Amino acid sequence: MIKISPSILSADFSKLAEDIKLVEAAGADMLHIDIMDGHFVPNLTFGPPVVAAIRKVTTLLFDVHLMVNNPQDFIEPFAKAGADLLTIHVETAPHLHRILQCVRELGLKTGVSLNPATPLSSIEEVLGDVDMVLLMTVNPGFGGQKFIPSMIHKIAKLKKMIDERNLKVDIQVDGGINPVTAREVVAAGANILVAGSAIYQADDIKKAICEIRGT
Ligand SMILES: O=C(CO)[C@H](O)[C@H](O)COP(=O)(O)O
Ligand SMILES: [Fe+2]
Repeated sequence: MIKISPSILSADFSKLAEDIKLVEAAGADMLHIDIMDGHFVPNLTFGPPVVAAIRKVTTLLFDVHLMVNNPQDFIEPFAKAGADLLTIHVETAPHLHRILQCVRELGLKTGVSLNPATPLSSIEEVLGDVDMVLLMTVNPGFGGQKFIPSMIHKIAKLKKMIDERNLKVDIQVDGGINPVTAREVVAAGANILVAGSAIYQADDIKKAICEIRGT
């Protein structure tokens, strides 16, 4: 079962609530919320107050992608704001096991994310402690970038690592996903697809979600 997580990075921020309801009505499975701090990535987006505000307008699962330095300082604020799944970049967390434990203790689902250049070996020892691995298929920071084709091999390698260990870990991909790249990442083993521009720039949002999901 392929799940679609529309990224509100590509929504119209002047009518965020409306744009969230649009993807909910169009069959989105969850909502991808990109948190950027202007340090780990060269862009700024939302903080906990915005997440708390949009929590009131939808029942969609909040898939929070933390692209911040010192993520340990933001776990509790985002949990309180209504995050359901919190994804931490391995590059930002020297004490990755501790921070994942902290996320779980707060009752949230745990995700770990890797930049395109970060090897899969960096998460080998925590693979049994996460619900999801997010493989970045662009360099994080901006929507609307081109999918990096060499990530297909990385997805397949991760799928093999998970299956060999008999684990149940979701593989999420993020960046440059459209109906064409969606086919390739799903064939390689991804099962949760994030898409921002391909959904929010489409004339027919429902059709775009169905095409990306392959239904
Ligand atoms: O994490 C992200 C960027 O850092 C976004 O989730 C991602 O880029 C979505 O945008 P698009 O689908 O347009 O590539
Ligand atoms: Fe993201």
